[in-house]
Amino acid sequence: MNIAQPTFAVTEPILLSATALSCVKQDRILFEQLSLQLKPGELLQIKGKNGAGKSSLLRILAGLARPDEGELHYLQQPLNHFNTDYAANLCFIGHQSGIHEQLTALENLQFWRAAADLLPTDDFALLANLGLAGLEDIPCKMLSAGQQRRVSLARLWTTTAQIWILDEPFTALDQSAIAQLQQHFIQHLNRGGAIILTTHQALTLQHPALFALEIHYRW
Ligand SMILES: Nc1ncnc2c1ncn2[C@@H]1O[C@H](COP(=O)(O)OP(=O)(O)OP(=O)(O)O)[C@@H](O)[C@H]1O
Repeated sequence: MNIAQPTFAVTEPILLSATALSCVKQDRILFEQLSLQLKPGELLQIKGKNGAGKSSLLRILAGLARPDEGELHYLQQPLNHFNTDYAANLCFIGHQSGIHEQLTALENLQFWRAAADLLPTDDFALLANLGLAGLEDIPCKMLSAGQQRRVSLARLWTTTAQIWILDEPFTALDQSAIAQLQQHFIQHLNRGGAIILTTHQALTLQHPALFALEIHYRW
């Protein structure tokens, strides 16, 4: 797949930092005093058991939820309010696939392109590369779970965002799609991109800047 992907400036040493975050849900402290940093070229895997608070943390890091305590900074600027620069440089794909099931795969791509700064691509070629040849024009509700996930992840081949925050991106994918996605992660990291993700599967990609942070389940 030949899409001219952006190369990111790596002059800023720290893209995103979180300091002393805490999150409480249903009177349970999911985490507290949690701090992290994300630099260009790094992949940070958030680990933890079911219910530990991984998705809650990702939503906070993506600016979709507020921490109960703590601070976030993007390029050393506090993220107290909605920040258009951060939003433009972020691709968040949540646990749900985020696709419109009534729309076709092509229409979903067109919708995302209208809503965000996506690279111009040959969408037929992109979808074919993701194993969706012949399925471009049918409503996504007719696709399998793995095919829907592939449509959702197509954004990662067209986004110009440097920071990717991905909640369980491998869910429902078969082994070849997982390998393809991990290869794409490596290319993104090598261009100066950065990734935070959760997965219950072992990451098999080889890269020198892989880090992990575990949230320990608390009662
Ligand atoms: N909006 C909400 N309101 C109330 N409780 C919530 C809300 N969202 C999450 N929780 C609770 O917070 C806890 C952590 O949920 P979260 O989805 O962050 O866990 P997780 O580590 O991502 O789990 P999993 O591995 O199963 O996806 C759970 O006990 C959940 O019930």
